Amino acid sequence: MLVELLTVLVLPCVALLLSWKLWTQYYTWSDTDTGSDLPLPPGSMGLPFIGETLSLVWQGGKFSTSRHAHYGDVFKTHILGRPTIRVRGATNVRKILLGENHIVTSLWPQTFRTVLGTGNLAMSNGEEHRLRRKVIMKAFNYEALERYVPIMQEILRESVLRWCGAPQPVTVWPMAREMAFRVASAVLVGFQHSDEEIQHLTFLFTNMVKNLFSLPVKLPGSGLSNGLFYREAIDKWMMNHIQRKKEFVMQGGDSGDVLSHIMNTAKDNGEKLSDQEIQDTVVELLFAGHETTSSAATSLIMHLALQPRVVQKVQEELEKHGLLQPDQPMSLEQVGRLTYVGQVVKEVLRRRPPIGGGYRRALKSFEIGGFQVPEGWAVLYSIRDTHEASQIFSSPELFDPDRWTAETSQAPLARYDMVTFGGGPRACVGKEFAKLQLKLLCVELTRRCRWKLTEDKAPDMKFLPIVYPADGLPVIFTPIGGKSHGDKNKNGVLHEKERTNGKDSPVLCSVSFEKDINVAI
Ligand code: HEM
Repeated sequence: MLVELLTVLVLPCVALLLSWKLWTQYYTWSDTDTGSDLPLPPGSMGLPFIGETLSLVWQGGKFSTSRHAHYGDVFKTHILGRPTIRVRGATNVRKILLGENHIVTSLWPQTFRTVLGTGNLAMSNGEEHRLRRKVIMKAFNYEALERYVPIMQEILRESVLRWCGAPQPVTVWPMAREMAFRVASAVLVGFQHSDEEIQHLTFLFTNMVKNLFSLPVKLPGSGLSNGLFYREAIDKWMMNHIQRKKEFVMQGGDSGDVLSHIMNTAKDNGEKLSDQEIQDTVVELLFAGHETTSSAATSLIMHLALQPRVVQKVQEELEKHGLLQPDQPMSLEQVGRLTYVGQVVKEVLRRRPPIGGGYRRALKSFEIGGFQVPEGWAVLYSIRDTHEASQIFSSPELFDPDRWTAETSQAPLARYDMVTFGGGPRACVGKEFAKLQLKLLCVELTRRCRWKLTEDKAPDMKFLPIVYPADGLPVIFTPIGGKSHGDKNKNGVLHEKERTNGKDSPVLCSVSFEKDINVAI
């Protein structure tokens, strides 16, 4: 009886404990640099093989915040199939970002690489990365951005008009995704899609991205298999567009978008981009170009709804520059002069950075924060945790665009205290494009509508795979001067007659997107 009890209960527990102990010790024995007397950072390697991946997926943003609170700025863990060291704080993050190609190199987790492909900028390394980056950066210079402004403005205007004309609350998060996808599709890859196609494609992208944070195990129903399923569906959908684009470029065409620029540069240099590289680039541009920006756009709408005083200050700035009238086209230079709008966007990006962190792999063993990072381990720099732990920002939890005024701005000091777009040789290439889009959205919204959350408080936020409101952010929009379809709005915004010199504000919900966008081929 005793023997049976031992076999059934005690032995499995002992075996589990032993394997857990061995799993934890394995990395200390096999990976640490014996030439270094620095210890590994504190932290847990979790369960054998799966490590702490399940905790990461379940806990989302709390995963890193709670461990940083417990262990400090540097901790070790095992996630997404690799031993990982996670760091926060300006000094540590600076070391990682500027250590590219010396102490670290970019290495996204295996599931990301398998699903997103490796023929793109983010997954490339060394000289290949440098050359690709040089080409793509040209498509985001001042002249290029200037060309994109009217296209962006038209798409944003059309979206805002739809929201304002909606008879019921609009769930902002999915709508912002569709809006940002339209912009990315038109400006970045020059594809033209109907409303149904946009909805279908954002559905495919959402589901592909949802599965990126999973173990690199290809089993039926696993995250990797699901991610690949959606990626294949996206590729199928894109095939015709890519084929048409290739023929167009071969015949000397240039539709003015980022993809055309990349394909034309390759052609001029006598290089041949493989079909896989083009597909991976399209997916990268659409994925990076719309996921992050729509997260920030949703946060912008949320914070402004909660702070009518900020909306009022935006309107005052627009009025001062003679830009308060709806339908007024704007130039890049005019957008640049809107300093308060710039501060609002910067504060959204500080308070709600869409991405939690960036991945690297240690090229050699090195020191960080007094601990050892063993060669080959993954290194993950924290963005949100760095912002929240920074000593530079007073009351970092407050949304306060005035913290960025010229008199009080700590901008030079805050260089690595604010890392929404990363930094160093791998800083985001779409940074100015994203900021421009957010500024234009802020203008379009504030000069056209009033809006309020259906719940008068900030919603709970989710942090994986990207920052978004748990309830999707239901919002009641009302055209300025028009009748509220929902509750009486409390935003202290100007009245319609003051805005339009007594004329009615047109609600052009039937504007045809396809008709108005000319960049697509
Ligand atoms: C608010 C919007 C955005 C945020 C918060 C954001 C954030 C970031 C961050 C943090 C990185 C660095 C990752 C690392 O260190 O490994 C990055 C890289 C990148 N971003 Fe963005 N991004 C945004 C918008 C965009 C847009 C609109 C594009 C459009 C093309 C884009 C394309 C890329 C690419 C291609 C990289 C890889 C750069 C490289 O490896 O050299 N991003 N982004």
